[in-house]
Amino acid sequence: MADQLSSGMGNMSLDSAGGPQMQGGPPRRSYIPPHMRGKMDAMNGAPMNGPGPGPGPSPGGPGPAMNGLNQSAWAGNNNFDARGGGGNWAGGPGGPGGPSFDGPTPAQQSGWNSGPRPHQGGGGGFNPNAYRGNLDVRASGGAGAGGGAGGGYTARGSGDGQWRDGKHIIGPANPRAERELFGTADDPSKQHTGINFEKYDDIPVTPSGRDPPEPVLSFSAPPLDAHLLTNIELARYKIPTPVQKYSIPIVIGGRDLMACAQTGSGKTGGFLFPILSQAFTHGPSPIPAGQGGNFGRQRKAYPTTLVLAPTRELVSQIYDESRKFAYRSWVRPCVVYGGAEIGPQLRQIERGCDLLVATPGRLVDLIERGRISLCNIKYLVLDEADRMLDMGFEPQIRRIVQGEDMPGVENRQTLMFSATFPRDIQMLAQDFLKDYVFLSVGRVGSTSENITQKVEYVEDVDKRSVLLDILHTHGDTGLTLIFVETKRMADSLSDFLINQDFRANSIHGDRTQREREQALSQFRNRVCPVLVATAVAARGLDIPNVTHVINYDLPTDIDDYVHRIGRTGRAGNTGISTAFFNRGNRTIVRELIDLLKEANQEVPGFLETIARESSYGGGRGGRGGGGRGRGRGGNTDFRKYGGGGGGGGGGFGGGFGGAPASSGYSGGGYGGAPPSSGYGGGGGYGGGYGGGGGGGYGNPGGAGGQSWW
Ligand SMILES: Nc1ncnc2c1ncn2[C@@H]1O[C@H](COP(=O)(O)OP(=O)(O)OP(=O)(O)O)[C@@H](O)[C@H]1O
Repeated sequence: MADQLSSGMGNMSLDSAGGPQMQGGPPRRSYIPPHMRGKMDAMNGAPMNGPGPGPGPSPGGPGPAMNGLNQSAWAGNNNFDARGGGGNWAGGPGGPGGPSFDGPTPAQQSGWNSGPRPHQGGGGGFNPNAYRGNLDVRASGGAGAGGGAGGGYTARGSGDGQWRDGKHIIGPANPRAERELFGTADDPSKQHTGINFEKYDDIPVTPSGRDPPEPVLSFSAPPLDAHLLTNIELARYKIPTPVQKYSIPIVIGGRDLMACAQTGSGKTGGFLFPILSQAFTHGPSPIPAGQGGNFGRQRKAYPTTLVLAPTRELVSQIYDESRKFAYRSWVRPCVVYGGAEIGPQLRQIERGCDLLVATPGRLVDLIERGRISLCNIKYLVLDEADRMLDMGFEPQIRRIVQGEDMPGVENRQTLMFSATFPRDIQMLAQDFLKDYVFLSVGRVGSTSENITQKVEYVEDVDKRSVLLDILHTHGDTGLTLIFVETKRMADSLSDFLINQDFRANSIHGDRTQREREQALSQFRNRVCPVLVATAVAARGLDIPNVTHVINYDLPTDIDDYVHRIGRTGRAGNTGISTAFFNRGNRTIVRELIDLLKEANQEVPGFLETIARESSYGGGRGGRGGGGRGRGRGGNTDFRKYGGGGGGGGGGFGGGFGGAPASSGYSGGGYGGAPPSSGYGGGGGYGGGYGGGGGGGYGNPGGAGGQSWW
């Protein structure tokens, strides 16, 4: 299995089926500041993102009548005939709901003690314990098991709401939870918007697909649920970012979505806001009849939203965001990822799990153990979707989405988000989407102008001394994230920096989860303001005050560069990125030049020179021919361009592949059917995906390569 994983995953997350994939490796030095020595154990002990407490939802009555509502998943485009109480789970009033819910009953206090009960829809058999007990009644089937973590209802503090008699009962405020989740106004551990936040509105947004709905201009109810607005206000968000303005009506309107927006521009809210809003408005959905017949302690969770993301750190972060925006609501987010003990995660989902954030490997593990069913999924979100669908993860994603009990594409909403979306992956994504809206905020794969990008010519032997110069110059201004290509290099460079008296640490896939969490937390807290990382930290991480990203080693894929530098310049803040470039990086020189030009950055003369050299022998097969299909038209919905002829022959080292093809993928044959939505004017799929001749795409190691992270 391990071999399979490492070969199949390329540079992907080590989090795969079976959980931890960490290869311990010899303990290594990390910087421990004098004042922290002795305190480290305490820090080490606590998981960075422990699951939050929270009772589960109820199977109880569905939401209010859905008259005139949209077709979103919550509004019932899944039609589970078998549900009681009116057939369509989203319709109808609360039915003969359960007893009134006036505080914990003895049953609640002592755990679940009602007898088995059918899973009635339509509000029948609403169970008062459902929200407040520590069992997910939908999962338990009402067995008499004592219960999850603590044997019975445990006062979890406030902050949790309920769904009762078809109404959303907001939980009481909890100042402590509020501080933890939302921070204070000047809290340095939380991201604050920067001077360029408003400039996001100047970025052109192009929605495409059938009848895309008009964007919203503000956070308002409707279309958003009033309780969500309260939480958005607590988060101090004033106006939606462009991707949010568009995604809110698209998702609430029941459409699938592929959204491409720059790093740090609020994509997480882009999916959380409409999903949570719908959940708050329409309440929990009962599981389909015939499911959930678990009795005893082995309880299964039936989440309605599944968010998949590639790394443990990222799923933890998304989970934290979910807790923020689900605060005081009936929705209970959970998180599962490999590398951490499975026991606490099991207990967490036993207590109820409506919105599950997961890495694919651990999710597969839990499905295999019979602890999670996907039969109730209404929303499937792939964050960093291009990564989730590239070679490393695609088999697992297919297994989860197509090989288990998840409703088919017609009976769920599928949402994909990333800052980069190569055309080959867009094509692959067709298998998971229906009649979707494609949204591009700016050019797909472009970088934010909030990041000042510098490229310096540095030979490998000089890198260390140039790095020291930079660190001494930029010194104490903020956090510095340094990317290298290999795990070994991450360790040796951070050791070197520690020896040079920098407070540094490293994060990569061979470190234990505890070490990874510690490294990130020390970085965030400025205990170690220099972090040397492999690509494991390239995507999604939102760490305030990262002012400088250094690509000590440039990646071989330009999209990886986009994500890496996107760790700075977020939420309208400015940042600097420095790349060390030498002839060993010439394979990305053209794409780098294009990227710099697009973002109005200076293009150093040596890059043009090396690009010219590369045109004559050697070098990658040019844009459009190079396998990732980023040629003209690569910034848009691929359905508009179809594909046309493939790009130049291209191929790594195969000479410049002629003029960039207007819309080609690399050679090879895709062979797939055109998308059902009937787009794809032009020549259909001219090119192959994963281009045999085009150098493939994605992982530096490609299939069969080592794990780079
Ligand atoms: N409407 C908003 N107003 C103010 N801040 C916001 C808003 N939406 C998101 N943010 C903040 O912007 C930051 C970046 O958001 P997020 O992490 O969702 O970006 P992203 O687009 O997913 O980035 P990446 O591509 O790196 O994953 C976060 O700190 C988030 O709290």
